[in-house]
Amino acid sequence: MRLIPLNEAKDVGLWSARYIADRINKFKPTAERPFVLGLPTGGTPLATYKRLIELYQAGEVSFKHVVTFNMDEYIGIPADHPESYHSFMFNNFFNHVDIKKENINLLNGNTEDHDAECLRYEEKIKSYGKINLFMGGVGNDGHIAFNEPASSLASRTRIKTLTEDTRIANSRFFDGDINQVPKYALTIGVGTLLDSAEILVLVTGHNKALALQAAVEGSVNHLWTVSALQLHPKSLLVCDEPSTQELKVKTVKYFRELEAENIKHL
Ligand SMILES: O=P(O)(O)OC[C@H]1O[C@](O)(CO)[C@@H](O)[C@@H]1O
Repeated sequence: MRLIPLNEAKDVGLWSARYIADRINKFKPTAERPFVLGLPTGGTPLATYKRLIELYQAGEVSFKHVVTFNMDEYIGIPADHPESYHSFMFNNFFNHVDIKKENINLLNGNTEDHDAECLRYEEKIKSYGKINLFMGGVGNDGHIAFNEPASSLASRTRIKTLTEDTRIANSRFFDGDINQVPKYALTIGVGTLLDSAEILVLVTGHNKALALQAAVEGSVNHLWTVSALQLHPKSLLVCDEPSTQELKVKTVKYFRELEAENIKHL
């Protein structure tokens, strides 16, 4: 695991966008060999999307041969609802870059058969071999995608019940009214995420401090599904200063020193 301790949330956006653009460019994707990128929604990745759009506008990256898979989608609100993850992705990212519509993959939370939809999604991911880079955020309770506490660390794409904590946190997008927040979602599993070649998780704000501590200093534990990153050969956590508040000074110092070494060897 690599931990990148930065100062502010905007630095997390800049760093992660640059990282993603560099990965895509290094891969040299083509129509026959696209770069497969996993994507999150939520408040945290907004700065990254904004910066990726700027990099695209500056001609520094193209999404023409990028295929995307989103992590999750609510059940019970239409795809064109302003707070669906479908709308979020088009409004905040897809409408502003050169990605092809047919290369965008989102879970459909409005089918008759959720199991069939989840299986379809898993099969579609498999059809590309693997996801090259999955970007994610983390919930206050340590959920990764919508894998709420006690999700199996071997789980695949499926329906999940959202916890009250998550619904309270997300009520800020629904006029502060928890009753408007869907109770269920479709989400990739922890196992689905761990199959990706690389995982990049953004962590910002003091309300994520316990989740970051569990991810970095805790044991691998299904109550903090983000801790499953410890099992992955190539995971990165990019965080701002407030989110590191629960980490030991020694831990942050260690990762800072490692990154200083990495820069020297670039
Ligand atoms: O970035 P936020 O809004 O705190 O959300 C935390 C996480 O929870 C989710 O909304 C659930 O997947 C993620 O999209 C996000 O990374």
